[in-house]
Amino acid sequence: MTGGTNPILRLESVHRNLGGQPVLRGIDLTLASGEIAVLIGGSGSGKTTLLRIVAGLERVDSGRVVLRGTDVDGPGTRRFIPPERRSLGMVFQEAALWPHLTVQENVAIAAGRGSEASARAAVRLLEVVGLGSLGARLPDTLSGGQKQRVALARALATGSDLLLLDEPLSSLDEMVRDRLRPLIRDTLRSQQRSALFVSHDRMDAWRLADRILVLENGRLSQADTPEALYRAPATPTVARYMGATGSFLVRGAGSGRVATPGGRIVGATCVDLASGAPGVAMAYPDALSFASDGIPARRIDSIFEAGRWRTRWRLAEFPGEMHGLHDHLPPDHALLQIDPAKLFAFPVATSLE
Ligand SMILES: Nc1ncnc2c1ncn2[C@@H]1O[C@H](COP(=O)(O)OP(=O)(O)OP(=O)(O)O)[C@@H](O)[C@H]1O
Repeated sequence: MTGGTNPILRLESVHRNLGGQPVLRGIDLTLASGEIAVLIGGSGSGKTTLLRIVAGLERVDSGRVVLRGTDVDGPGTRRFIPPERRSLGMVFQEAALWPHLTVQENVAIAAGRGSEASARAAVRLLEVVGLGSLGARLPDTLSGGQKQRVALARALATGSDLLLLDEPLSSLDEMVRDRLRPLIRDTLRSQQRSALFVSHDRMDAWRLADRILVLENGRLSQADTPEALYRAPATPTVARYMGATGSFLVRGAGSGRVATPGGRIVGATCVDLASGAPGVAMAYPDALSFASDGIPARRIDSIFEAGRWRTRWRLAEFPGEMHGLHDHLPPDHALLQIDPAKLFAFPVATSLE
């Protein structure tokens, strides 16, 4: 998964207040050399602030930032290395291109490797981002999404071993995003470069990340491989990012079981939910299957999505609804069972972002 043993980036206990409010509340994070991490979290959870701190565009109030083994920020270390001396490739939400330079020059200048080599690198990277034919244009003549792709090509052109990418695909349509994700991943991996990629879009996490970092209210609630997060989400927000739906109240019933509002005991993956304690449960759509002793349910809607039927069910014993995924359209009424490995129950005190 990762290319080296030495971390390229380490954050220790980073705190940051903005406008009198805590925005980052004790971030500990290590990024391995060659690792692609995707930072996801709701609006206002602190993602951009975290990226700006790594970039040096924002200072920490306490804690420490260590880049390539060198302290770059932290009151205890009395050291601050400014952004221009951190050798990072960056894309921030506003593309900020040089208006008087052509698209190709904007990318070539970032490559900074002598005019011919830089121009060749720029042409190749503009091809990667699908803008091979726009090299001679000025930024003002581009759409928002095209500007964003130039900014991405420019970050890749820097040759930096660490890229900071804040929503670099957000202005692009879904088809372009789909096409770019594997190209970005291939480009980074072929050169063993690390990236910290901020996104709202869980497809970015699935398709780009070696490791997903979930930020909730200024804290990292979980940081692990996509598979680890999927199999054992630590919070309802993580479960939701991984694709869990529904959310209904249950009670812990001991040893991996919960009691439904209707009193039925079903198996579940209980995350810190004590027996008898109130909890909220949610499930992945493929948790649902049919069984003769299942819970009576009525199908209230279905859509055909990417080769499978995505269904919505009202279960007799559950308020709210559950979602299913099936190869064939199921009947209107069915008896459903829920795979305990894909039904998660969390204490109700756990915040739902
Ligand atoms: N300069 C500032 N002064 C005061 N509050 C700020 C400032 N910058 C950011 N904040 C607040 O800090 C919180 C985190 O902001 P940040 O931009 O890091 O969130 P985010 O997770 O990137 O959000 P989004 O996904 O909406 O871009 C927000 O509540 C924001 O309003």
